Amino acid sequence: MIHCKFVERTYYNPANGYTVASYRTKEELPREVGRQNTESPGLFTAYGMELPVGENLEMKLDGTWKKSKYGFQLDVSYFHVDIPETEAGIEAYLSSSMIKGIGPVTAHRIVERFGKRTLYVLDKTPEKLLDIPGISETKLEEILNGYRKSTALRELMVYLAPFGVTANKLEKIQEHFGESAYHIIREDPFRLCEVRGFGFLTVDPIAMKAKNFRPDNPLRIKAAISQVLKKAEEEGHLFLTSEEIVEQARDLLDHKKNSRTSGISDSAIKNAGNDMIRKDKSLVGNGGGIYNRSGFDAEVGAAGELVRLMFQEREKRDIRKMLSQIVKEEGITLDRMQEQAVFQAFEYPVSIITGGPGTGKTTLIRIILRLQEMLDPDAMILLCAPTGRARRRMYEKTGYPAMTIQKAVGMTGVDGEEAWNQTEKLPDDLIIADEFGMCDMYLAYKFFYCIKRGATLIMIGDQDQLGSVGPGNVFKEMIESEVIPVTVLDACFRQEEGSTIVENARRINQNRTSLRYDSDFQFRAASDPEDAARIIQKIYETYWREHGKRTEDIMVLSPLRKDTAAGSDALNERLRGVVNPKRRGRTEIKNGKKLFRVGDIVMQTKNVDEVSNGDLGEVLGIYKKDGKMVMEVDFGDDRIVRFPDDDYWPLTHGYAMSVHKSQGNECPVVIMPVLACFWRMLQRNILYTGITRATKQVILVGSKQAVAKAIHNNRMAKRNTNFALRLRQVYKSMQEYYEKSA
Ligand SMILES: Nc1ncnc2c1ncn2[C@@H]1O[C@H](COP(=O)(O)OP(=O)(O)OP(=O)(O)O)[C@@H](O)[C@H]1O
Repeated sequence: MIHCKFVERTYYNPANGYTVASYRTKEELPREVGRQNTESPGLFTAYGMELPVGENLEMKLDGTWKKSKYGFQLDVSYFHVDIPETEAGIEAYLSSSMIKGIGPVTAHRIVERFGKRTLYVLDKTPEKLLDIPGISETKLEEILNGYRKSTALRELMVYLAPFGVTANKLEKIQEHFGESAYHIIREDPFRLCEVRGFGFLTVDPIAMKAKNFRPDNPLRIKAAISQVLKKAEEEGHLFLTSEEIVEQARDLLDHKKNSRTSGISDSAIKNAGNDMIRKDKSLVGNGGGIYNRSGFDAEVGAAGELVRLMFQEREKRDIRKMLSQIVKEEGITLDRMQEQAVFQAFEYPVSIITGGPGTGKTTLIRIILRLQEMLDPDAMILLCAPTGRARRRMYEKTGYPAMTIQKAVGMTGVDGEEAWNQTEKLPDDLIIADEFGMCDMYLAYKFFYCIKRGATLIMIGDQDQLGSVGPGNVFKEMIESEVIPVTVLDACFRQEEGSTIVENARRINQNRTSLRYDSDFQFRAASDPEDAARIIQKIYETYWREHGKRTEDIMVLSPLRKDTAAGSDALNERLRGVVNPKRRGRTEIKNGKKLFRVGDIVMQTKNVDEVSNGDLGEVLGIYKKDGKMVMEVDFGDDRIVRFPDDDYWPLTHGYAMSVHKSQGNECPVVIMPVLACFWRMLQRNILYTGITRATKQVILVGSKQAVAKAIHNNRMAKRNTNFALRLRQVYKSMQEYYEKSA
């Protein structure tokens, strides 16, 4: 440990906090180090993560001397900043990089007034700072915020920086756990797994080193179990069987495949799991499956809330006359199913309408809205959808304001870490939720919870499309439960351009492989992924050049993302080369492994505030702002987002995307590779979802055998969920309760 004073910072990388700085010590340095600098004795160079810098700052540094082309330098593994005792020291400390929010002028004023008692005043009687001219209440709050945050962050930094945890991540950890982050992490470093960006594999080496854990430490096993369930949720499941958990946790715990970690017994994993169920109550065992507590609460809660809404007395209203007047004005005649959907919507508090493209879902929304306004002009109406894109489409098609379900229920923040601010029920009397197939279990629970008694809920979607990205299978299970009135719209009314797409979508759903091919629905043969990629590039390039170079009119959708030339990652590279090639003057920036360029079309991959997972944008600029590089992306509708260089960007390129990501999007032209080598991904609902994104033209590239194989394969990846069963159970017990009390 060397006691030293800061001299000068020579390098700092804001992206990871890497610092190189020189320090001076009065202690004796190792001979070979001292010999390097005979002119200025005691001076040496150190490097490490977020090393403390600030004039006159004194500290202790620990590490190992390493030789480089610059001579011997200290590779710092631990540092501790001395709490200064002199006035100059305190002033230096307050205005240093350690404390954010206090500049040199303010630091000087504070120390001038309180002298050596400054830190005591800041800790105990900070209101005294208000006596200093220029420090208002707001300024005081800002100073204290910076001071307290920095004090807490410093402890965390000292503990985690040696493990290479960057400044940016430290701030995220503190944001997640608050001011006691350090104490929480010191107690159980595996709790880092709760923070976004920290998986078990990242945390495991930190925890093992920091606490010298044995491989079979229960905290370690529990962290592995949590990770297994977290991954299952990412794949759409709400629970796993205990056998699945044991097997997957065993693999994870032995990720290094060495003898030290390989001997963890199944019974040790089961014991830790039982402890999580019985003592920690973080897991729930139910119906043969093991859930995360939050997933279980969502499934059970959503069933209870939905049934609560269903059991409400309805005043019988005769809407026949009004309906015939409205359809007359609209100039159409509703078919039997459409009529049934409207009657159900006004007869039952909760109902579902499902249908493919062109079956009249939007038409029905418009009719229901008009009817409601006729019945009760003062009624409050909410139109909503689970993604920003679906919300915008709903608004464009009905002319009625619509919002995301997340916003309506007061969920704010980033995907997976939202805060839920809404405690009151929504004031709305009629709620129509579109694209409900994309709603996951967590969102559905919050949504149902927020609907007041007496309100009418109509959920609309297409049950043949892929399900939600998040866990659960909400829409399909509600239909399967057979306790909610459902109307299946089966007639297509779209006669205009693109109607072959609708017809073929129907045939696909009916397991018919004889698709109709014409100019709206084309097929190009390709022998392998490389060949398909070349053909796709050619079609894309020709269309793009001939139609005003508008990328928004054409979308390439692949069932796969990686590992093939016809996956969306490789196609993105190829197509970007056509639309926005490397050019002088086009600034570029790398984030993670991805290279972005001004003019690129990018896709957001997480829900963040107003920008939704799957939204497309264009890179407007890459420039320096407040000392940091930023990339500016225009997502349309005045949504311009700046991505700072030192953060991880939830972005990929947006020329091609996976069919899963394309849900809720719509585009005039869709090109889709369908090849035999896609194997497992040749699924009916993937093909169906992909082609129904197109409004004018579909071009399939690949082999007709592969298309037929996809049509015949109706085995959707099964999701472990029990929502339908719970709905039936809660419904039955409510029914019995009402019958008894009648
Ligand atoms: N009963 C009907 N008689 C005649 N035309 C109809 C009828 N119902 C709907 N249409 C027309 O069919 C077309 C498709 O209807 P609509 O847009 O409502 O379907 P959709 O299910 O919302 O389609 P998508 O999901 O593709 O947006 C529209 O032009 C609409 O006016």
